[in-house]
Amino acid sequence: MSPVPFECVVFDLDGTLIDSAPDIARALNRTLGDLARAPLGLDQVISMVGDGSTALLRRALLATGPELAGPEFQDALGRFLDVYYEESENPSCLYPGVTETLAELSVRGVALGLCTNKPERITRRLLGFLGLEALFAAVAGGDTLPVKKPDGRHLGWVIETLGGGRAAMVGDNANDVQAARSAGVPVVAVSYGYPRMPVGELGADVVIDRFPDLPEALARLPRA
Ligand SMILES: O=C(O)COP(=O)(O)O
Ligand SMILES: [Mg+2]
Repeated sequence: MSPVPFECVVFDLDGTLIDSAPDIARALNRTLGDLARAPLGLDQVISMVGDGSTALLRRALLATGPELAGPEFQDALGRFLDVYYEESENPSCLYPGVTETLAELSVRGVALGLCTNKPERITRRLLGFLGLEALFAAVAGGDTLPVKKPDGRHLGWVIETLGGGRAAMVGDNANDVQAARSAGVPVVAVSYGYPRMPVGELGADVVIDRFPDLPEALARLPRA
């Protein structure tokens, strides 16, 4: 592996490290079923992922019937989060090469962080099941702070918790790129995730098609 010119690297989770859409779809469809609504297809769910659980459920409800508001929505959200937590017991697959590449970066002394819009409780449970928890020295979910991606302070908090220094972001959608730009750090985009727009239009510094290409991509990034 070529030298990694960053002290810390921060990762998005869904669509970057794990192909979580099938689990998310299962949880969402169980919730929709409880509300006597029709299930959504996987592609539809993928087009709704990326802005956190509240936005996800709102989009799913809008696509399947009348909007819910106030306590009705809060009740549905509470139920969705419980089901989502349960469904995270059998997590979907890590993308190929993720564990090995993260371990290699860690062995090389790079501090690793996670900045996801998924709720923190579910994120930590998933990391535990996937055996990745020990690799991440800082984890921020979508409900850890009062702000979340695309707000750069979400990413900034993770970088600060990792101890600062030269940092890079790795993600799959516009929120990741925007958070990185706001935080003033360079960004690698993966092309296999849930970008919701052509990956070339995300505005990332480098795009990779395979996670194991990350170390080489980091070496090509501009230094912040
Ligand atoms: O839960 C979401 O909406 C997406 O999560 P991500 O930030 O890990 O892609
Ligand atoms: Mg993502």
